[in-house]
Amino acid sequence: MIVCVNLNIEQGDFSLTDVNFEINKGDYVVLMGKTGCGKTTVMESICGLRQIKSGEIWLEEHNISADMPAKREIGYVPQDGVLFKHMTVAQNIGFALKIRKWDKHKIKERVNELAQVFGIDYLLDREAHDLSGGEKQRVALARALSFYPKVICLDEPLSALDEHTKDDMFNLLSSLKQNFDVTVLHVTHSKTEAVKLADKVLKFKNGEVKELQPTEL
Ligand SMILES: Nc1ncnc2c1ncn2[C@@H]1O[C@H](COP(=O)(O)OP(=O)(O)OP(=O)(O)O)[C@@H](O)[C@H]1O
Repeated sequence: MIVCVNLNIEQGDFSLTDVNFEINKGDYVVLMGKTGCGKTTVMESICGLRQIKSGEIWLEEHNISADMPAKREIGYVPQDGVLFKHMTVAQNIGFALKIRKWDKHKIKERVNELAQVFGIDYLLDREAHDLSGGEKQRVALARALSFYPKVICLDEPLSALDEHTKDDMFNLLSSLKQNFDVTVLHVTHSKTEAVKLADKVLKFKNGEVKELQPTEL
């Protein structure tokens, strides 16, 4: 479970005041709202990539508000699935495990397991810079899930994909709940994505965050 309590965030002229919401463990939650309303800001604050001015972020029984990103057990897929370009796909997927000082053999095992699940075994030795958009997203997803995070955050994961690739990724995202014991936060502008994937929607409007059912959109 993730609980945000009275979050106050300020960056330049933009601010969010007293944001409160709860996300149940294992839920697929979609964050929506007009461009510039603060979806990425809140997601990155949960990941520990942006500072909050005040308030608390809880992950299960831990107050993670002041923890470093790597300590939060949250995987992150940035917009356009940004990868480490000059690393191979295998090195990208294993990156978080290397910095967590996993044994080499265990890293290889986990990388191979994820590559199978995401259908990217044939890419493992390729450098990441010339992958297609769909391949990049699969690698970024595998990388974010490598260390068994409790939560993964996806920033507009489907926005740069063509229709065909988007359908593949839809299937992959909707299978996350079955294949991984993970809570998902997904930022999007697409109502279709929300209706197809979300258990709950967090709608950002005028500095407030409202909880909606996808059927209420
Ligand atoms: N480092 C920063 N310094 C100052 N302002 C910032 C900074 N980062 C973001 N902002 C501003 O904060 C506001 C919220 O940005 P954010 O990226 O969270 O919006 P968003 O809802 O994710 O938008 P989009 O849907 O376009 O991705 C925007 O007005 C943005 O310009």
